[in-house]
Amino acid sequence: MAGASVTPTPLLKDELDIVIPTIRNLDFLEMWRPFFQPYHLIIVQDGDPLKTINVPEGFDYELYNRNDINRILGPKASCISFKDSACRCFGYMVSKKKYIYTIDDDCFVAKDPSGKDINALEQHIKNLLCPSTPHFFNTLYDPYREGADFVRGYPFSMREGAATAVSHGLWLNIPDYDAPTQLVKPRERNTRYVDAVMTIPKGTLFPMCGMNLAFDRELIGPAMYFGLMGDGQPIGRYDDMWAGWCIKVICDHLGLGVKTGLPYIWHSKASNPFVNLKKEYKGIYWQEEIIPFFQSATLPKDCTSVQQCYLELSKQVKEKLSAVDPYFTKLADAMVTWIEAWDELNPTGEGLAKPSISNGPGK
Ligand SMILES: O=c1ccn([C@@H]2O[C@H](COP(=O)(O)OP(=O)(O)O[C@H]3O[C@@H](CO)[C@H](O)[C@H]3O)[C@@H](O)[C@H]2O)c(=O)[nH]1
Ligand SMILES: [Mn+2]
Repeated sequence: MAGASVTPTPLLKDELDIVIPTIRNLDFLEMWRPFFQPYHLIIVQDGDPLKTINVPEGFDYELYNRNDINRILGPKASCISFKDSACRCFGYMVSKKKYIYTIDDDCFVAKDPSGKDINALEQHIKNLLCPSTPHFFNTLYDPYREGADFVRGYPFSMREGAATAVSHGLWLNIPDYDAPTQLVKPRERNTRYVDAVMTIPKGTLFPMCGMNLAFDRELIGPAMYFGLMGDGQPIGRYDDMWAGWCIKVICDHLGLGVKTGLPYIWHSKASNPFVNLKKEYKGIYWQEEIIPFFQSATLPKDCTSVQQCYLELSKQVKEKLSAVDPYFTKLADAMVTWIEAWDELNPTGEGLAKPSISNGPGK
């Protein structure tokens, strides 16, 4: 029986960091305090490093601004985006923990249909600690969930499942729509709470949103690069998408699982669709060539580590996407720089970075 007994979800408070990209004060944490207070926060301050970001009392955190990123990475800081939420991936690199949860500062605690506050972090931990089923779809959704199981016809030889690398949560209220959709449906709100967690089948890509996302840093961390976006770049709001396509190809190759569905957060604010359109428009037509590239991407058998897979992928990006736009040559090089920086900061899996602001006993 898959997951027959109901064991309490471990807190993992010393094995999980919460990464928050921000350009504003973090008052939103007040609402998350019951769920987030035990955890260490890694705050990546984007934009003007001279601006002071207020963090509510009682949270254990370290904060990195652009000066810190430049100090820590030196020339390799060029791979970390500026003036875009993509900067959050620096937090993944400097963490020392096994798990990462990343959340936007305009995402609040949602309520389930019974009116109960949703502990999104607890559900992500559940998702990550339970296997995935990428190789054979279970029609009753997550078979490891209490009250569910594998359905008739599901091969017993496949019921052990695969290790889960990524847990992709969703959003009530403001959905993560692209700018054109936002423009034609300005008042649409997501009110539909679907009580399900699904594994995204092997060989299928998906649009990964960075708003409410958790992952196993040891299984897939080096591939969670959010690309070159924002200041000085021809594209924005494809940071999480790029990472999602890369991690899915690598998870498929390494036999790891990616889940989507619960938990929900309450996304409170729609960003400006006109500003978003300016950031996204190249991505909207580029992706018609990018997706076939990722769909047909294959990795050699001797790529057994995430770093090896990622460097191989960056080679293929340079070979096959540079014809789309010279940006992809730059991006492919930045993917290599990212891995070099990752390995420099995590030679034995231990982070070496020191923040300029830290209020807790440290990471
Ligand atoms: O220049 C910036 C702008 C924002 N941030 C921080 O990033 C997140 C997301 O910002 P926001 O909620 O304003 O933007 P959304 O359009 O809702 O974000 C979604 O679209 C994707 C854009 O790439 C993103 O993955 C989704 O989350 C907030 O925490 C801002 O404070 C920033 O760091 N730099
Ligand atoms: Mn938002």
